[in-house]
Amino acid sequence: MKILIKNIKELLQVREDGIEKVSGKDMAVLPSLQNAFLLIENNIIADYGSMEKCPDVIDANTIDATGKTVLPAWCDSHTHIVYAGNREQEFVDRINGLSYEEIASRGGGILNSAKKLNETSEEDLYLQSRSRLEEVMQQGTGAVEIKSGYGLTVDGELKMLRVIKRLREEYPVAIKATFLGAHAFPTEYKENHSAYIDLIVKEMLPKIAEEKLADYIDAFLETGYFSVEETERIMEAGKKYGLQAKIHVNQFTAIKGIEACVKHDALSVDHLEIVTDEDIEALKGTKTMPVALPTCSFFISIPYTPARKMMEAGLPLALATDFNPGTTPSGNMNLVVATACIKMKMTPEEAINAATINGAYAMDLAKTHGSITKGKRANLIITKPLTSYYQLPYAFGSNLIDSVIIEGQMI
Ligand SMILES: N=CN[C@@H](CCC(=O)O)C(=O)O
Ligand SMILES: [Zn+2]
Repeated sequence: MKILIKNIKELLQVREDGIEKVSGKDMAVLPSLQNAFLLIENNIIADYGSMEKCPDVIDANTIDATGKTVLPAWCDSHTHIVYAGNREQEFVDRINGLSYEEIASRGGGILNSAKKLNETSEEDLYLQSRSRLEEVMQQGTGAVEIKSGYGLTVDGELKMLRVIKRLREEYPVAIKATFLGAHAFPTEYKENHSAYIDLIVKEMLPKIAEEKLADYIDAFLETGYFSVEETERIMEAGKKYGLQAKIHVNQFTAIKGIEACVKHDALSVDHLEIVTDEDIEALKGTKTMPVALPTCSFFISIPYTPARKMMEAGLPLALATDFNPGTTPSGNMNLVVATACIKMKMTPEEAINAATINGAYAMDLAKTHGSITKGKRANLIITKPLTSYYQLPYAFGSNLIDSVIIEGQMI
């Protein structure tokens, strides 16, 4: 099947093969082509260029993109899309003055979601999660990482990961699965952390590895959750099963967690609302991608990742949604890009780089996703007619997407 998109006003994020991420000053550069065409063959970007060189392809389905912008579909490298129910009551409790930590210490938060999830059948969990995945695909997401972490029991974690596997099999969007058994300590292990970590390492991990249910391992490295030493044990155990680390860290406090993640070759460190100079030093010259989650900061009113400071230090940065029932009940990457521009003072170029090529890197998908490159998957957003791509973050409340193509399929 061939699709020829013609008369594209601007084709964004056009890159030669081999670029796996952009860092520091390079994040300000978003290569583009004006008045362009793009040809899709067998779900792959087969060709693109300026309209003067547009080939005649008689057997192609042709799309006229006059006035429209085309860019790679968003790469959302951090989500918890698979969950049961909602936490609307906690939302109202926060409006009435309780903090995220206070709610969690009363048995709400992650443990509230874990209770709901363990009471929900696998089929129901699949149906609830599927509608969220369909929604984010409509919003332009073409690759997504999904975590477990609301089971916190052997059965619950396996149930979540099997749902992720089924979503991967049934939808064209690229999905990476992350095992997050170390999301919180269940109440019965509150005073016996090592017993819960034993359960993760000795029971959950071998079963997950046997069924090949996860690509990565995660932990919530945070004061009151998993300590640096506990997270190191989790990362080491994951490594034995070939699971690289992607870690929740520095959401509320900086406790030298980033340094430990880098030491253990983490693919990404995510959240980073609180970042010290030492954390920035620890990340310099490493392969670990820092990932910011601005709509989480927005929703629970916590600081935003200091993006400018990090980019000025030469670091790369990726943007993701953190779609979850507690801190970010939204998987809208368009809103993430807008929030990064408005609140983190990232330029549109920086934010789009962070939400495409760098997001792909944070899921090990940069060879196939995240840019307009010949041979990459045909995952594209076609916008409505735009004055310029600045309109994407500027008109933050508007739906500016005309259509989404994932793996060559119109969504
Ligand atoms: N911070 C840890 N985990 C999730 C939120 C978990 C929850 O509150 O359900 C996050 O990334 O924000
Ligand atoms: Zn998260």
